Amino acid sequence: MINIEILMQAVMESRDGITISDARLPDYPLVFANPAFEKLTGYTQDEIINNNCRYLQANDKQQRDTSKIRKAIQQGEYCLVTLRNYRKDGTMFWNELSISPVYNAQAELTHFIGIQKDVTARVTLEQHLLQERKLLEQTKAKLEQLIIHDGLTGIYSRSYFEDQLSIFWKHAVESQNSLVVMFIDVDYFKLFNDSYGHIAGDEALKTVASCLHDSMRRNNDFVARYGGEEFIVLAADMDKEQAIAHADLLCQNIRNLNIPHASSPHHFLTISCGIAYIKPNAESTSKVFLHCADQALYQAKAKGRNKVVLYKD
Ligand SMILES: Nc1nc2c(ncn2[C@@H]2O[C@H](COP(=O)(O)OP(=O)(O)OP(=O)(O)O)[C@@H](O)[C@H]2O)c(=O)[nH]1
Repeated sequence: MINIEILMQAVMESRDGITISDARLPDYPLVFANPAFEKLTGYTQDEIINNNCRYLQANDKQQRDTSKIRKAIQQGEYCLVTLRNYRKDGTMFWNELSISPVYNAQAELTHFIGIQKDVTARVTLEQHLLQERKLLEQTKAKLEQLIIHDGLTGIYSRSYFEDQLSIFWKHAVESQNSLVVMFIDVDYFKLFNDSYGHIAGDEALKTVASCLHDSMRRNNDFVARYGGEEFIVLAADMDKEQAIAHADLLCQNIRNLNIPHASSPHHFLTISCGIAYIKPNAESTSKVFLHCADQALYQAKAKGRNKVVLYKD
């Protein structure tokens, strides 16, 4: 059995604060505190003994862990909590406090032993890391938003379109279904910018984008901003006639926005649309497919704009 003096020395020389409170007296006053506790809190023995330890919380009594202590004390159980405590000079420190009940031979609760550690450095670091993590998550969400959505118009971005195209393509090859892509370009947009200014040009692009977006009729069809004043529609399981009808509707809807364009022979803002239709197989490539839609768009422009052309081999 260990010498009682060694035990006493261990308590007196411990770097952690050690306190004993009497569980048989009202409000569990402290009956012992070691020198490390005095050093940690700045209070002297006279100020500590016969008081309940809660004065260390000063006016900061509503803390996450205080109910945990109350419950453990009421039930005579062990608990480990981290509290904001205040030294005599008012400075705050994070106190990691363990409370252990002591029972006598008659199984009566007689005392509580409290062991206190200043964990301010650790808690501050944890809070800092948490803050950094929140910031990282916010930045990640913003980046994802930027990758998926076009910054100016808010509709899907080109990179999202490209990701979706490879998914749609793979699925179409496997299920032997068709794919339709439509390249859409705003007509005489350079002249529009020249006439009304770049800011009005940006506003017009936003209006066109949201009109195209709202004109998508089926769940899986979508439109993305391909770049500049160019948009792209991707649709699966659509036949050629449906594709032409849908592209005509898009042209009509944009024309019906009635955005004045004095330098255009159509007098209002219009779009041209080139369509490519494919039932992809192992030999075909999405690059050629997009090129076909681009060729069809070129023809629509050559035919006078505000037109739809379906690519024919
Ligand atoms: N305001 C604005 N203009 C843009 C943006 N992106 C591209 N443009 C402009 O769009 C115009 C496209 O001009 P062009 O490629 O010559 O084509 P266009 O004048 O529309 O003529 P067609 O396509 O042949 O009918 C350029 O003047 C670009 O500066 C944008 O984000 N905002």
